[in-house]
Amino acid sequence: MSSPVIIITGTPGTGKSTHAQLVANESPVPLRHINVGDLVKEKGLFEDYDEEWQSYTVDEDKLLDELEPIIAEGGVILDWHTCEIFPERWPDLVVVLRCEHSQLWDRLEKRPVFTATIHSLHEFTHPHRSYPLKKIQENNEAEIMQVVLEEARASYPPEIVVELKSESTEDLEANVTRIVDWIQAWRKERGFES
Ligand SMILES: Nc1ncnc2c1ncn2[C@@H]1O[C@H](COP(=O)(O)OP(=O)(O)O)[C@@H](O)[C@H]1O
Repeated sequence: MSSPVIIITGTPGTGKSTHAQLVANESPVPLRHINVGDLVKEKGLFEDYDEEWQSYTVDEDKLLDELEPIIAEGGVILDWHTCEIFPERWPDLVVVLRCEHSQLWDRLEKRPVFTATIHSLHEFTHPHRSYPLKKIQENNEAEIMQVVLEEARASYPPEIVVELKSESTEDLEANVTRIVDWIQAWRKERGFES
């Protein structure tokens, strides 16, 4: 494998997709950005859709089967709000983004609900309702309790798990530079770059 597998994780709203896109753009080698939530929806890798929570119950076996051959090729950024289902051998780096909780609350309040598919009459008649309040609360609590960070630490070796603050544009730029530098160093160590 000439390119690494990177997981970018964190509570929804911490900036995973923004980071993943920028890293993919600035990476010295092509990296495929996979927004796992979108993949689950596109490929129907779920058992169920909970309308009240506006969330999918992911079929983990199907998801892992779908991802396995992609991961085997390397050069992937997995972008998802959870990471523990991915086998320990998959990632070379696990980035956990963190954001102060009141700022996270503001970001989630502004978040529109993206509905690629209309799942119910209610969704059809209320297409612009915002992100559900209880989901904002749940995510906010999860960020305070650092659930995703604990999960990453419990699932992968400590030396590959990196916690990064994502509260400002300066943080974003510094994080992207750091990850791109890490990719270069990873390739150099393996003789892919001089
Ligand atoms: N470091 C940051 N500083 C300021 N705003 C940010 C930062 N990271 C993300 N955002 C903003 O927060 C919102 C959520 O970001 P997004 O990348 O969609 O998060 P996630 O993929 O984790 O749900 C977006 O409006 C994005 O522009």
